[in-house]
Amino acid sequence: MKRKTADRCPTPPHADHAVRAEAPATTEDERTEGVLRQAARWVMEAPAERAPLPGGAALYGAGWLANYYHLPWWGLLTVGAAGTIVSYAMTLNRAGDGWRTWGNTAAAASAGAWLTAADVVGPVAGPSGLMSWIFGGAFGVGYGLHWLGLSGVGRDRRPKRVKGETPRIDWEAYFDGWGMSGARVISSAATRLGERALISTKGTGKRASTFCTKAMAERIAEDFDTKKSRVIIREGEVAGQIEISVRLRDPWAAPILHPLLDPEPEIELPEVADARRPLVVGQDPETGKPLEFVVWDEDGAAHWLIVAIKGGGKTVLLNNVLERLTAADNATVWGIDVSKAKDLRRWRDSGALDLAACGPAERERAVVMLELAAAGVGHRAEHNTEAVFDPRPGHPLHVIVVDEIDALVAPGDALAQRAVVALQTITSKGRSESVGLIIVGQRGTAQWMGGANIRANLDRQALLKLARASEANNAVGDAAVDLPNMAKYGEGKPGVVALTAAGSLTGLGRTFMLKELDEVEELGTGREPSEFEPDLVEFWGERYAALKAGDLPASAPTAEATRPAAAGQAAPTGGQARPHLFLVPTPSEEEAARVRAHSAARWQMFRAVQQAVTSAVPTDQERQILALVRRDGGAAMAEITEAIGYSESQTLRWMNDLRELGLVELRGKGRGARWHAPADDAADDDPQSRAESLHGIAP
Ligand SMILES: Nc1ncnc2c1ncn2[C@@H]1O[C@H](COP(=O)(O)OP(=O)(O)OP(=O)(O)O)[C@@H](O)[C@H]1O
Repeated sequence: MKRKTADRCPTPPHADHAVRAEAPATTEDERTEGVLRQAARWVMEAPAERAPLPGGAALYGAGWLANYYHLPWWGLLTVGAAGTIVSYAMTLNRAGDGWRTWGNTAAAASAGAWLTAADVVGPVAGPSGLMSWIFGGAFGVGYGLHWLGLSGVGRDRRPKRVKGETPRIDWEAYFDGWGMSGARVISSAATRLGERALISTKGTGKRASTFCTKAMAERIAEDFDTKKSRVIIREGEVAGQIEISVRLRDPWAAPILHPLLDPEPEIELPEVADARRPLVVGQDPETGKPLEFVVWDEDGAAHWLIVAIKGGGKTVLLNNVLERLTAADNATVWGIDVSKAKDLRRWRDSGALDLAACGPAERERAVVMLELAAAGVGHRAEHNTEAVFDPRPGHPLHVIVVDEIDALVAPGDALAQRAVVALQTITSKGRSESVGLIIVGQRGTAQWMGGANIRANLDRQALLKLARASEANNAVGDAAVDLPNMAKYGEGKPGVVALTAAGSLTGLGRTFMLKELDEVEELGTGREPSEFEPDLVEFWGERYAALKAGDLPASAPTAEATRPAAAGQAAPTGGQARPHLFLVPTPSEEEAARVRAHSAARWQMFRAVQQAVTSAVPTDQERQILALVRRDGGAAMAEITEAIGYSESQTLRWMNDLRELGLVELRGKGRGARWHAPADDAADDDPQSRAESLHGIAP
């Protein structure tokens, strides 16, 4: 048994004072206090409904007191009138013109009338205390009307089925409970999963944005007995409006079959796609709208980043994109996945891709492909007379897809560096030349995809299931607005995706289910990539031909192998002499003729690559700048400007170009800032040899 404090008393016997210690008087107090507290809690649970009851009792008592103390009647009348006016103004402001305002005003006026009358004639004046009966009756009627208004009798609060399957929600009946008294429904419509309403919040006296909170979504979800994530509140396009969408059915219950595998597809996909139009890769289960993945628009090719945690549905999204791209007659796809590449191998085997590099063994091939694509950007830039390269059959949008990007760049070795340089060129210059890129990874950090320069130029992002909401910011940047929390939005289901462009949401939905490898191969079979334009094929020459033939054209694994000084010897690669396409040691007659025949094209390619790699800085100025920044202590902007003799703005543009290439860096802030060579500068100050070592070509 638990010991009482009194039991520990030093002065026995304890029996007496132990009993006294639990004085029954306090129990009585406690009980009263408990009752009062309970009553208060009961009122506070539903104040709008219950507070008028103790209020009515207090008002009745106040009538007695007024009479007892003979308060001046004119004083009470004045207070009553003022209270009525204030009450009218306040509720009009909060709830607008309606039953609430007139009800409150009538209640305030009646209260004033009762107090004055009770004061003058007494609260029980008239036969059988008529005054009190009048008070009771009026209060009963008033409270009854108030209660009816609150509970929305005559309006159905639950979604009711109007015709067929369409649920209808009486939104306005909920507004008081949601703290939105005075709001008004502008329009509402049934969705495939529930209902959506556009609401004007102007009458609430609060800003629309204050309603777009998690707490609000939770409150609404409570009323519909649904998950928080199925209530979406967004600010409307116009200030003072919000859009609330409630999903009453599970949006992710069933996967959406791929239309080409579904005998009765809801969305029809054209047999021959047009890469200039958005590609349909899924559907929004709520609206039924197709989920559109843009690979090209009037500005040129898109550069995508697809991010999701493992098992988030990246490969399935990519399969959808590849399915549409390979169905297009104006697009040509190169696929790279130097990890397991299970799906990509099937696409390759189907013959629908122009080139592919699958698995870790083909990492070098992948890099050569990227370098060729980067060189192609330069070639198109030089020869394309249109402002934006317009894709058509035989003159295609060139899309390079890199799944598992980190497997390509994370090792940080020479191959990774070459890949990064090529990716930088493609992302920074490929857009208007219609050379697109789709990078797929598990994270959206710059590190994950080979550097901030690449990430900064990826203009579109697809976010699937993420580990944390903040991961979206890594991919999209801090500018991200109105994105759903992709860690929660899909309720843990794979394939749920948010598509963004320039930080805003452009599509939300679920990808079509396309994961069976046999189905992938079957879809790809019989599809042929569009041919590239002949001048590009000629420009790429042997390297492209070798890649097409499945050979790995020798690239430039070491700088010596490509330096003119080394041109007399075979280039050793991996301990094994491999014929070098451009630096053939002792060429046979036939080979020499072939090399000569292509020398013009190689020169062109070299120039294009050099341009792509060095950006716009002229060689002489670049050498001067690099010499300056390599001095101890670097160089201030003014010194550089003066040394090269160009305007400050031109110099600054060039410095930024060089910084993007990792050749210079700015240390310090403001006036004290100085340009330096990067800490791990490889002293490769010659743009020409840099291009050679990066691209394995020499004039
Ligand atoms: N749209 C979808 N509808 C239904 N289920 C899907 C959808 N997309 C993906 N899934 C399911 O999720 C699984 C994982 O998808 P997927 O292989 O595309 O993920 P991933 O992100 O590529 O994973 P990993 O990083 O492991 O390669 C699929 O096998 C499939 O069962």
